[in-house]
Amino acid sequence: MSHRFLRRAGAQEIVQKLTAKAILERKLIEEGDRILIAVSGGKDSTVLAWALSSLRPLLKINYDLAGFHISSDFCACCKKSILSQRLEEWGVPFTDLSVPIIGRLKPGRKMNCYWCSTQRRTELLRYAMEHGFNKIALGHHLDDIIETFFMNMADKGTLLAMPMLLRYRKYPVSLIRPLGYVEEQQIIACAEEKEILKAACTCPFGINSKRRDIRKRIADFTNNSSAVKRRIIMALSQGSNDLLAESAGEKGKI
Ligand SMILES: Nc1ncnc2c1ncn2[C@@H]1O[C@H](COP(=O)(O)OP(=O)(O)OP(=O)(O)O)[C@@H](O)[C@H]1O
Repeated sequence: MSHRFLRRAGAQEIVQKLTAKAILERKLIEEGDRILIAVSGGKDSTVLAWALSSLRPLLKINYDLAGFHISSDFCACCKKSILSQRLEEWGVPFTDLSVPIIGRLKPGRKMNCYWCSTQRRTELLRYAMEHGFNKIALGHHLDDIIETFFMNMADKGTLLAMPMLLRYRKYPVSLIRPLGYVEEQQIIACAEEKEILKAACTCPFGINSKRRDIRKRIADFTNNSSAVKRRIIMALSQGSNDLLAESAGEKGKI
């Protein structure tokens, strides 16, 4: 896709084009797929639901969509009814499940992002398998992928990013990240245009301090340049060791 096009297009068109590019280039969606979209109520997964729904008539692939939200005992998402209404408008049926995430902690353990994401992953997989979905779509975007890559390198000494397609060996379900080519600022612009931002919900625990720190370092390193970030993504996916391709090694969060 030419950079000149991206400069001229509106935010919604940019999100659609980059999502379609990811879907086609990375074969994220195939004929007959039943896709469960994990919708947190935040801007990323809400934009994802809109993008997958609006691309349906354009991609010439038949696929089913449904939205799935997990309400927790620390955030019962006050904006849930707006979220469900939005999704229904886009032809995406919505289901909400209450999970006692803090309530499941063993005595003496403190709440943390890893625990929450593991509980979500378990519930998403269980629901998908029980209801015949073969794909789970997550709202991670290009900046999330770059941050995760640098965090894995700095904290764990591994070269691992977030794959855009992950087939589970043990389960008949794959994870897909169709916003993997879209920058967060492009998602925010699209959410503003679609008036999604007003209804978006954010985690009351905020982002963890390590992620905040790495985000700042990446902003300094790239000078927040889209071109530099796109080149990093290109570098991550080049050669025989394509870090955006399927990797059974992913233990990261959902
Ligand atoms: N409560 C939830 N219910 C369903 N899916 C969720 C929930 N929380 C997170 N997810 C899924 O996991 C992805 C990553 O979660 P994370 O908490 O990092 O969200 P985020 O970067 O703030 O994105 P968003 O703006 O969509 O919340 C989300 O984009 C969404 O697909």
